[in-house]
Amino acid sequence: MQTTMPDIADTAPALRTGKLDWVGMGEIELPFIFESRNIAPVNVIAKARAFVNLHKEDAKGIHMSRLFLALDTLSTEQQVNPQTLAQALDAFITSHDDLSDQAQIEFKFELPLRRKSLLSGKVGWKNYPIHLIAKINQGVLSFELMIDVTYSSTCPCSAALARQLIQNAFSEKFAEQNVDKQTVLEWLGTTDGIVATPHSQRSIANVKVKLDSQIDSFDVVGLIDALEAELKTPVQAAVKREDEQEFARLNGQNLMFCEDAARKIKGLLEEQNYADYWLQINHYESLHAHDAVAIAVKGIAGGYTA
Ligand SMILES: Nc1nc2c(ncn2[C@@H]2O[C@H](COP(=O)(O)OP(=O)(O)OP(=O)(O)O)[C@@H](O)[C@H]2O)c(=O)[nH]1
Repeated sequence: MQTTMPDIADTAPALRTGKLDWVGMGEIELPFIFESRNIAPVNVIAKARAFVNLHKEDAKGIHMSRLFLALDTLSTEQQVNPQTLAQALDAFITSHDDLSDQAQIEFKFELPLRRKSLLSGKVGWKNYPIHLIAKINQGVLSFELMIDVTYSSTCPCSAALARQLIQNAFSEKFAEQNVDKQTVLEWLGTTDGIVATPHSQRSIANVKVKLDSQIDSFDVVGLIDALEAELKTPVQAAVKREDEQEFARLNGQNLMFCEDAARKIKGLLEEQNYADYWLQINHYESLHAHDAVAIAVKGIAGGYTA
């Protein structure tokens, strides 16, 4: 005998009535194929969050399974790009006809990219943490992209102090007026010659940009390339000695405080005309046990706040 299952989402009274901003699911494990400009579609495993608003005050709840299954379609039958995300958001809304008029999907995943060494021509994998958010609000789409770029920052203050120690050591070692070039050259190649080195630290730029809602494709690699080119000292994948030496030169020629890195990235994002942006620079200090942090936003009305 077939029995009808109770469906309390439709029949039970809400314990208490009222609108809710977002209702849905978090920490959904979701493999999918991600599409972005200038790379082949790539398999990633994301942690997803899926939400709709609940604007019907007396409804018991939303239909979680409908969101979950729409995400499953995205994962198994489609590739993730702006169009398919828009379709999934549309499915969220149409399956919650009288309950919701806003929806959002968030994905956090690591994007593995082949990155070239500085000089030797070797190539290796580097993973970039990506956070992608797609929203629809009464028919209006919006996309946000967050990327973390890891780089090395050498302290300009420490570099100046180290240079002074090197000058002092030179002055002490070569008191006479005329010094022999070969002797100085050899001395410079010793730890007595370069008596001090500045400290550098592994640093991370967290960058969030608001994308144009009309975009036909994501361009994650374009943004990563631009950020790394601006910072000039991104951490490397494959490294031979010639690459390491070039990295040392790049560090020496691009000394930066967290303020310098923040202003560089701010300038880049201004040039690239993003509708809005937020950035946080984190220098994980080797001089201190605490971090140096700088934050900046575009500063538009109703936009991101610092
Ligand atoms: N709304 C809601 N559902 C929850 C929650 N926690 C678990 N669920 C379960 O999510 C499941 C899916 O709900 P629905 O999408 O309404 O499932 P369904 O009634 O089989 O699907 P439809 O026939 O499409 O409505 C139900 O079994 C709920 O019990 C919660 O906090 N809120």
